[in-house]
Amino acid sequence: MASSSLLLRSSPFFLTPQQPNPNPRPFTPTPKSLTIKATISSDKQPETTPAIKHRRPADQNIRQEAHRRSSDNHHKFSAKYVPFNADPASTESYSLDEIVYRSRSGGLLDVQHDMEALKEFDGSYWKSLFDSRIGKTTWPYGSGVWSKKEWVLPEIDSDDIVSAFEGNSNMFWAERFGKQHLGMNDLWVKHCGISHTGSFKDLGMTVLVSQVNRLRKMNRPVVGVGCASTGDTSAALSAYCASAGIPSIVFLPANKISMAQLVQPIANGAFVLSLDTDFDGCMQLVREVTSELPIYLANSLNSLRLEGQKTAAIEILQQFDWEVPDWVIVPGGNLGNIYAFYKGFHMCKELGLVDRIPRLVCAQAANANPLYLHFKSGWSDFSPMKAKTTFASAIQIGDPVSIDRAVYALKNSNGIVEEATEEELMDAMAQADATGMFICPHTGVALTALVKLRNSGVIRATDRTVVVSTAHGLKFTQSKIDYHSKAIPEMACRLANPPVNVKADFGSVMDVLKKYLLSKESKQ
Ligand SMILES: C[S@@+](CC[C@H](N)C(=O)[O-])C[C@H]1O[C@@H](n2cnc3c(N)ncnc32)[C@H](O)[C@@H]1O
Ligand SMILES: C[S@@+](CC[C@H](N)C(=O)[O-])C[C@H]1O[C@@H](n2cnc3c(N)ncnc32)[C@H](O)[C@@H]1O
Ligand SMILES: Cc1ncc(COP(=O)(O)O)c(C=O)c1O
Repeated sequence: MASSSLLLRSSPFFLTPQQPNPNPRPFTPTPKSLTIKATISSDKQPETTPAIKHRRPADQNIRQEAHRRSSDNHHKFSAKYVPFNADPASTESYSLDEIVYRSRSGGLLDVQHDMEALKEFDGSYWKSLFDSRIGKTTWPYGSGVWSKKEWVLPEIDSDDIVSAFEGNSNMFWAERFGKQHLGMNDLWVKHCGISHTGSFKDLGMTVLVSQVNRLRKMNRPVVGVGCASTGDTSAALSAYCASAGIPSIVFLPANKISMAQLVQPIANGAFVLSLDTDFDGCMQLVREVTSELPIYLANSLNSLRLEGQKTAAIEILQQFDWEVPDWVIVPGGNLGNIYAFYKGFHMCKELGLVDRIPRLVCAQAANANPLYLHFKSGWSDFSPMKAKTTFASAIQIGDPVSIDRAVYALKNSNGIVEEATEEELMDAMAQADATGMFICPHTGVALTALVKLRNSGVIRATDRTVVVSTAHGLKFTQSKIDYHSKAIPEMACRLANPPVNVKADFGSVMDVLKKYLLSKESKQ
């Protein structure tokens, strides 16, 4: 890191437990013009906190401690709901404390931050602030989402936050996959699925459930929280709700999600409805139900979720020391996440942390590809479809709620949409796994998009490229078992690596091992 602002060390945004706030007055940000900056040389780190052991009083927990110490509730950052991509003349807006999912005209909403207030600090201020919080233990800033609290939910009290230390996920250098299969040296996989419930959904759910927690404390009519899900959303919702003691209700398409996904809401005590329909059918039902009952809607139609998900984009930049990758490839289903990535990158550009944004690629399963067909038609006509079965079951969606958001994100990032057949995505997953990953089929879809764009020369060998992995491979073991047992009809499963059944005696074991070693030697 080249330099860092000393302003940071006295920032009331971030006080370590070892540094009690010397000045607990309400905080007023120092305008850019008034900040006195000093730089420190790269070999000198900011002073580390003294080795004095601080303990909070025995009758306090870490929330109460954060609450007592916080001064960030008095700043002037704020956010509100506005119609998505609204006419600049529109004055329609709603407080985040209102329960509203659609604009007056029935369109999508977006969370709009007071950008002028945020712009009172320059890009290097924000970079240093976010960098200073990575992995810290001070509630709630250790979370990758809440380390960007001012850009996410600036007005929520730290005491209301429901967090499981989400975010800060690994950016895996896909060295062998990149070099051997694509001739690339700068390929990375952002493992968003290495998280509390095993998918990127945790990033958005911590924000939504925290806001619900706040609403319930304000005695707003929220008896429970509900969602339709292809598996991962219900897992995240039920875990965050359970940890806050909030009832959750999940609408799942029967027999269309993996066992590992289904068991999560069951174990977390959600009220689980297994419905004889697909995701789109569940989505329709949950929308009707939440308009009649005091159940808060947790699907990504609700733009609060995207505020948390956008932090993965900020994290990607942070993990490259604020250098911008050339490409970011995201698997898409209901299409909230592709917009969340766009929003995170765009905000970093607008607030001066970086000077450009990456080109975005949205990758769809060919069996559930309404966005791909829309893109291929030159964005002319969009038709929802009946999605067919895909191993990438979490993106088996034919009528994506966030279609307008996705089109906006792709048009404004010079983006591309690609698709993957079942065989392509399963082969890509197996090939990646054989280079040390253990990815989910959705990441197989994203890798297929990369392979196709690399083969056509659109993505160059030297381009820095990030593939977003959206869920943990352990949630999708059945698809891997089927592939490696060659049990998938009409699929060659050419990279299958089944276990060898061998008699438990020395001679038989030696025979198979010699054969194996010879086959390896001949490949060297
Ligand atoms: C044990 S507390 C730190 C000690 C605390 N300052 C105290 O007063 O005792 C820190 C741990 O809480 C957990 N944690 C969960 N969510 C967190 C968040 N949003 N921010 C910080 N820590 C979080 C993390 O595992 C983290 O390592
Ligand atoms: C993307 S690299 C930083 C870019 C790097 N300075 C470069 O050469 O462009 C940093 C990320 O790599 C990942 N990483 C994986 N293994 C790592 C390791 N052993 N040491 C450091 N970073 C590692 C982490 O997720 C980390 O956030
Ligand atoms: C593992 C996984 N990947 C990708 C997606 C797609 O995200 P989005 O629906 O926001 O496009 C989902 C959820 O739908 C998911 O669970």
